[in-house]
Amino acid sequence: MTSSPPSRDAATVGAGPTARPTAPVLLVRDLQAHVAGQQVVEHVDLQVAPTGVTALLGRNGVGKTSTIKAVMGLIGRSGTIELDGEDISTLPTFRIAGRGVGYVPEDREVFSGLTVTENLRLAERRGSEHRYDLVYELFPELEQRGAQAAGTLSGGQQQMVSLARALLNDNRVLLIDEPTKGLAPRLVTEVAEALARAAEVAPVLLVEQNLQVVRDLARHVVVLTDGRSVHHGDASDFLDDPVATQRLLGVHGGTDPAGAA
Ligand SMILES: Nc1ncnc2c1ncn2[C@@H]1O[C@H](COP(=O)(O)OP(=O)(O)OP(=O)(O)O)[C@@H](O)[C@H]1O
Repeated sequence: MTSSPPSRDAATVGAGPTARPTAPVLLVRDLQAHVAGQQVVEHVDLQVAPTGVTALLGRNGVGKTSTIKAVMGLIGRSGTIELDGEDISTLPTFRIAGRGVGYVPEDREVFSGLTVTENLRLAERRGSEHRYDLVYELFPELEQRGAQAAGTLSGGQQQMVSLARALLNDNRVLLIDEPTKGLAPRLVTEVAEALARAAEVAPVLLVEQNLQVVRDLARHVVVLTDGRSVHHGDASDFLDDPVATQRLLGVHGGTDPAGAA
């Protein structure tokens, strides 16, 4: 099992026009965070690969949401947080969002009394290109339901609004917290497809309990226990290791029929 994150030394793999960037878009070192006077993140190291999906896994209550909130500056934190090499560890949330970190919170947090269109308008960031074409191509239903109050949408549709708000702006990385939580299996499939498309637009750090979704989408995993990152590595290798998934998540990786950790 890999216990330390890969080095960020190499900037590219290969040479010439086909070279792929490998330097992480987001680098977190020794992150600590507090909520209500309690330390909820003890020591988290993680890197978000410059393309695709990196999954942040762990049992309930180990600090996944707190880690994402700490990166966004929504809770008190210390440690190193770099976005494309720039230190953002002391910036306030609005500046972090302005640097291109898109956040899709766990409970969707749509403005229920506003229409779908108004929800999207409110998400427009000044100085960013607004990619309505992309959003409506990914989620045609949101264009059709533009005049509908967001609070009257289904859970899956509200998740689409939440994802669409992050995709609307020209973000450098997306932090997406449990997007399939509480959704029926058909909607889980729809949201997973949307996530796959989203990851083509910007790299994603994904908190996800459904290990089949992780298996389908993620290339890398970071696993937390008790506020600490304890495993970094290839997603398939981890999910194919029943001893590691049992020990760190309490389930057999991705083959659990319920798919839940
Ligand atoms: N506002 C808060 N006040 C007090 N404790 C909190 C608060 N928010 C989180 N915690 C505690 O911090 C710890 C980490 O919570 P967090 O939500 O980050 O975990 P998680 O891994 O995302 O869990 P889950 O998978 O259940 O969403 C938990 O013990 C939780 O009870």
